[in-house]
Amino acid sequence: MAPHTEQLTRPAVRLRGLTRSFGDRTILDGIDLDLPAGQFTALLGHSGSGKSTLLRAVAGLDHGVAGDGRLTAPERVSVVFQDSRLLPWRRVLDNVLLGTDGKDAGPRGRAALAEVGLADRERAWPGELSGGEAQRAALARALVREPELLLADEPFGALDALTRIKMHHLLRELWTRHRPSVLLVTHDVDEAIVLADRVLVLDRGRIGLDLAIDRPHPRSYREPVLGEYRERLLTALGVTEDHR
Ligand SMILES: Nc1ncnc2c1ncn2[C@@H]1O[C@H](COP(=O)(O)OP(=O)(O)OP(=O)(O)O)[C@@H](O)[C@H]1O
Repeated sequence: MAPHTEQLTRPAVRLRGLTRSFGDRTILDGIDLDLPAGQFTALLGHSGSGKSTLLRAVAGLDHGVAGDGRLTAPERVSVVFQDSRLLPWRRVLDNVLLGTDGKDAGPRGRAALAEVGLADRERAWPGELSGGEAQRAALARALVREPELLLADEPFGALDALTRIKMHHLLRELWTRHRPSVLLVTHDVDEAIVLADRVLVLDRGRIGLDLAIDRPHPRSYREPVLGEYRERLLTALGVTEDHR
């Protein structure tokens, strides 16, 4: 794989004038956005601001994107949701391999499971996994396709705090190894700051703030310097001192 700096020179995702309305409500209002290849970006916004709508559009899952919106995205895109969406009647490895083919699919699936710490669970049924394990399996299923773009919609939203922190480390580790472009939708300002190198705030259908988090990894929630980024993001989200 090319070095990170080279990858950053070509955009993986390009949106121009992306507009999406439901009835007379305009949710995305002419969004212009480039996501460079290999960049880890988080998308914040109030509930109902349109984060999932934007992610679905980028994933090519929304055929109702209207207006003069132009959208370029890579061919190999994987999506991870808040629930693992594993098929309950297939074992974990079969879930990971779903839709993949080729002689080396099995070994690649096993390697992906090993990467997420589930090497010994390949024959388990999804119903036998904990919430965190199910999300690990979902990450393995996403990774086995070697996506150029990984879209993640609140992937840790349903997990307890401790599991979530472990998953943050895992996701960042996987990103370092595979270097897909990542667009992570989250409600959690701290999650965005700890994981992403760029944080976007969606506000009234537009990108209200586009903030580079120029700090080395791994990052800790407790780093005082991250507090400045937190303040800026909370202000952009309209969370003032009175609300804290
Ligand atoms: N298929 C649909 N039909 C009608 N309205 C929709 C549809 N999908 C989304 N919306 C509306 O668009 C708005 C944005 O929804 P979206 O799910 O993108 O928000 P969000 O920022 O991801 O919210 P949350 O953080 O609560 O998940 C909401 O008001 C929602 O009701």
